[in-house]
Amino acid sequence: MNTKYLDLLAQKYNSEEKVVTEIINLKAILNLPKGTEHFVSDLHGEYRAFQHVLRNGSGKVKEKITDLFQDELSEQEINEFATLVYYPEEKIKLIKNAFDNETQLEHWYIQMIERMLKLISYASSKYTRSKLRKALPSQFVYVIEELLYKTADPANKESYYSKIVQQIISLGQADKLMIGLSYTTQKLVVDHLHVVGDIYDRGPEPDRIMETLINYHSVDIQWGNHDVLWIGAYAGSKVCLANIIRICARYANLEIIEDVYGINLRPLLNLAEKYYEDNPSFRPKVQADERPSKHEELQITKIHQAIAMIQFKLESPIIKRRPYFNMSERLLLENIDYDREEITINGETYPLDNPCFATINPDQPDQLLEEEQQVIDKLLFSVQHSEKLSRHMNFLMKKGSLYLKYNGNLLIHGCIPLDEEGHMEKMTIENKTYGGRDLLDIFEYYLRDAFANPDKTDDLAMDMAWYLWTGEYSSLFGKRKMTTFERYFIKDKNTHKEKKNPYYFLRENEETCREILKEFDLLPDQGHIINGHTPVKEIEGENPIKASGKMIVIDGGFSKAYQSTTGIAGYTLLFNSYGMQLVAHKQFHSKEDVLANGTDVLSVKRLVDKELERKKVLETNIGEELLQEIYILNQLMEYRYMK
Ligand SMILES: O=P(O)(O)OC[C@H]1O[C@](O)(COP(=O)(O)O)[C@@H](O)[C@@H]1O
Ligand SMILES: [Mn+2]
Repeated sequence: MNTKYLDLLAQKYNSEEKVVTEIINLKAILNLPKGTEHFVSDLHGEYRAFQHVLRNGSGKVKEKITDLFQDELSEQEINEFATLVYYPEEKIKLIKNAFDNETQLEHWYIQMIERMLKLISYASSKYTRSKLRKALPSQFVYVIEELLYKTADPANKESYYSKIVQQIISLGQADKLMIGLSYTTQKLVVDHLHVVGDIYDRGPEPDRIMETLINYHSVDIQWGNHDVLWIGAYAGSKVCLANIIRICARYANLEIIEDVYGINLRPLLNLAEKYYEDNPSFRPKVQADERPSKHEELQITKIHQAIAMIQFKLESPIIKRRPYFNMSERLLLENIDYDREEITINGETYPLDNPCFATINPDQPDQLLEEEQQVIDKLLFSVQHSEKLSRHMNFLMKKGSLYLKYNGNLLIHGCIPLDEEGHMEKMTIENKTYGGRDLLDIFEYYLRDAFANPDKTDDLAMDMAWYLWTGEYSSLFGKRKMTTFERYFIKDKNTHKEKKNPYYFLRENEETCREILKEFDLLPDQGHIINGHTPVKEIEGENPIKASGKMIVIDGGFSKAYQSTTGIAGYTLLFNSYGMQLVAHKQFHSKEDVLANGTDVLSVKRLVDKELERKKVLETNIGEELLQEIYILNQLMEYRYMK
């Protein structure tokens, strides 16, 4: 091994004892049970529901509380305590208001702090002390360790506990300590979070989800098609940009663009006011209790049309300059008879419903008006100069990838494009043909290239970002075509169909899943594919666990707009040292509801896989890294200290 490198390392481990201690520490970690992985997907801006799932660790927090206290606490007390751990700030406030005097409150503090310490001690039993220390609230590390590890005889211990706690109370620090302990518990219960795509679009608060992820202790992201649309927009793709604004208008979420990310929509509004009227096909999709005012709704409807038409026009030159995208069928603006208000698709002619083509020149339908060009240019400038968006998109790039191999499993939002026979579908890009893993790797290469070159707005990398959103061989889209135009303008629902890639029926088949795992150099006996993207319709009896457990689909619809079709409010998956459990969540109403009634969202757990022997860190990705570190430290030991 390079001695320069070892010399450098010796600066950190500058004594024999330090090297030995670290080797022993790492070897000890290898033999601990693996930490709990938590998988979520298709969050679609539903920050509050996501927060709840995160805070209760998909039921794990409650499970640990029940394990510990079922003999001494009633169900209601367990619920109350669980709520305190999920939402400590709010719950403390509520409880404090309910007490008549200081003594009662003090008594409550002592009892709760002791319970929390027990819970932390239990939840951290599979971690090293050093890992627990890192999870503790920094200002209380000393005090908490003192409370956790004092093991004098029980009688003395009790008075010792209450003395320290009374001190904390009299110094006015009890609330802060309890809040810190609650967050520590949440951290300990879930070791690592995977977000299997689609943070953005449809729901109102994707930005707050991003902030949560940025502050989360350990997370990775597999990009979803909607996330890639946002990345593409920020990277300079005008057609991706038109799409994100269109979707925000469609779901009455333009605040995200304007207020959250600070992008000025005034030029777009002016254009919209000039050329568009009310149009039932473009009114925003909102829940009955969230309707905007009439005036606002009209504005959104106009913006929605203006940006949709810009989007359709912008698609055309890309389709023309990239014949291998095989999308000429999507040049729909050219198939319109503007006088008769009809469109011909695949030889079939349909009347156009609620047309709004005031900005279209029938001789050159994809030509942007000067004003439209200016609007989209200004929007792009604004998007690329939004400090917050820049932070969020950089984080998505840093923690994200198109797929991830983690602890033997393959995590992917959409699909692996397959043909009817189950072979990897091939796509030719610039005269080179790719399929399976190679195809995904080249997609990711282009997306990173697009992101690294935000000044180029119509090069191949940028066009590929859009292809990932809507192309037939995109591993994120997984459908033959996106019928956005038809959905707005044609009544006949047959034209709205988006045929899915054969992957979506072949994935029911164990052999197909095994082949896919092999394609990614994973062991088919041990691995699973973890998939998001397509809502699992529990209502119709669809099973999210497919192919004898090799395939797990966790899109149960966090998105409110999709809950009536799925019948639940999302799936999450837990993978700890004992195996994998799928959790189906019932609809989440509000935090206030949980706080007031102690009612948790009921969830149903299903066993996916049970480990025959408890899985250790040694058998995980992190274990592999630790083994390498141990190897290097042994080299250092020989080179420096064993001569
Ligand atoms: O329900 P909406 O908002 O009209 O969206 C429908 C569009 O969304 C898509 O399903 C893609 O979004 P998802 O990744 O959430 O499935 C398209 O295939 C489809 O055209
Ligand atoms: Mn998706």
